Amino acid sequence: MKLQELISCLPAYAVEDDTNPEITSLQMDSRKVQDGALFFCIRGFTVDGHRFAKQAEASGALAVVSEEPLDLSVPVIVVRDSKRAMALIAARFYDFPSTKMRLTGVTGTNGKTTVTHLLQEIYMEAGFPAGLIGTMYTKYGNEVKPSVNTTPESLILQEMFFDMHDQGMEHVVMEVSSHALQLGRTHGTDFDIAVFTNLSQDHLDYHETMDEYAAAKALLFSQLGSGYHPQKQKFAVINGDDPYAEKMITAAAAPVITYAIDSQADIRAENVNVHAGGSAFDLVHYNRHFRIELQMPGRFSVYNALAAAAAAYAGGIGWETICKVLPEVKSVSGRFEKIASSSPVNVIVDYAHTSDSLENVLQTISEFANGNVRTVVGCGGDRDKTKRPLMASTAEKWSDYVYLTSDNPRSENPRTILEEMEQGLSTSAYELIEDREKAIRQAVNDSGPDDVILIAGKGHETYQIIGEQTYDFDDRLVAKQALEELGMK
Ligand SMILES: CC(=O)N[C@H]1[C@@H](OP(=O)(O)OP(=O)(O)OC[C@H]2O[C@@H](n3ccc(=O)[nH]c3=O)[C@H](O)[C@@H]2O)O[C@H](CO)[C@@H](O)[C@@H]1O[C@H](C)C(=O)N[C@@H](C)C(=O)N[C@H](CCC(=O)O)C(=O)O
Ligand SMILES: Nc1ncnc2c1ncn2[C@@H]1O[C@H](COP(=O)(O)OP(=O)(O)OP(=O)(O)O)[C@@H](O)[C@H]1O
Repeated sequence: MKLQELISCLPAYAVEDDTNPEITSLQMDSRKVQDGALFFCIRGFTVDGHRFAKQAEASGALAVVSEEPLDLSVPVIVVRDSKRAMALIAARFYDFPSTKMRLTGVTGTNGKTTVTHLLQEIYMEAGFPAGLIGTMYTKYGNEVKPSVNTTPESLILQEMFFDMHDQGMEHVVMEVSSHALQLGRTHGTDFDIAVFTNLSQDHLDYHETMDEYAAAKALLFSQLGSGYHPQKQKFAVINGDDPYAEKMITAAAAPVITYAIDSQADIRAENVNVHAGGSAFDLVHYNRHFRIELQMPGRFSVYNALAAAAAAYAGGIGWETICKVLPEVKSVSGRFEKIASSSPVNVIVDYAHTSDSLENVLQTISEFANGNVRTVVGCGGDRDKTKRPLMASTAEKWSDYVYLTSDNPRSENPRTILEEMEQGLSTSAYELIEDREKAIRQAVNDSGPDDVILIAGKGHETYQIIGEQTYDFDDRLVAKQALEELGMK
């Protein structure tokens, strides 16, 4: 596509050189530039991409998008915000692929992965090819691609949309992180349905205050008004029980459908019953009642099922299909995943890495545990430090014994993270074991037959980041091996 045509989608820009090269690729990394590329200078968290403009030109870039004038012999398009410009240009380059499918964005602190998986299943059952983009992977047709980010950078995102449309996807469900919204990764993306699950403390290293965090989430709902196809029917689907619901409703540039357990809402769960094997509820929509038996335990699972049901309903799916699929779905990998073993000790691996999600999971466990509850938990390095004592105190509140251990310490000293977590503890029923494998083994060895061990934080992850190195590590494999050894004793 010709450069001038490509940049005509930008609301404002300045360019002195009016040559009009044919652009054949888009690139934000100078190391990957090929002949014919348009290169974007992005001010990153670690380096300023403007430093690499000359290198990009030398590698064959035919034009550069920049936030400042640059001394190059190819056209330099100066914009106020390169990331947002990149997102719009990427959407234009791929011919606005998100407008050609029905796109649902799910945001909130917890539940995004679970809700998107439920929704994908519902759409597929209803006969619509559906793609999924999220923390675990991007999955559509026969493709499964690993994720670097929960919500990919715009260049990757728009290319994915293009490929999904090309492969016949009619629906896409995607997790939308507050980082992505704030950084403009989803700029130029045409959402049809925006879903809000909940908001609790997380990512305050990045957003600084809860209000800023909520404002970032609210961008998804205001973005409903910026579609390119005004005739498309759009909806905001909002958890009416969440204290931040009103903020999302106010931001919503589309009709709102609410769901709730405790408050009045368009779609409600009544007669909720949580048990060890799952949870059950009556899904109520006006005068229609459907009894749903989920295989996923906990009240939080009922919220996730309601979110998926309300979003699918907004997407035009009938209640019969929705109510058929919800009971069929087993828990998503690494979410309340029970480790199968011949040992009588129960071990559950869960991705809970916020104090709210940890509370929900432990509360659910406490409802059916007959013996002691032991929790193995850590907190990530180079991430929100304020949640460290909170995570520990939540673990302590619901457990008989706590093992504080490493969870991707990254550049930080693992011991220091554990000591900061320790500040949140008031009893002595805990120990600090930096080595995560040793902590899991210790918990298994300490347990009696009716005890339940929760290994929290990493869920589906199969790595541990220590310093600059990423090591293979899977809570589930370590737990299984420890349980098997225990069974043999
Ligand atoms: C902190 C953060 O958000 N970092 C993201 C960011 O990387 P960065 O800013 O560090 O990039 P950088 O290394 O400074 O580089 C700046 C620019 O220079 C370019 N460059 C760099 C070197 C070079 O030789 N040549 C060159 O051109 C780079 O390609 C880039 O364009 O831009 C990258 C590309 O988009 C992201 O992958 C990366 O996400 C990292 C992996 C990350 O961990 N992000 C987290 C905070 C995040 O976004 N998380 C949310 C989910 C949160 C949740 O709900 O759990 C998410 O959506 O993933
Ligand atoms: N609706 C919910 N409310 C509170 N906690 C939840 C909810 N759903 C899931 N959880 C808890 O949060 C954990 C993460 O769930 P899930 O992966 O679905 O959320 P997520 O929003 O995708 O998280 P992330 O943004 O970190 O990828 C689960 O393992 C569970 O402990």
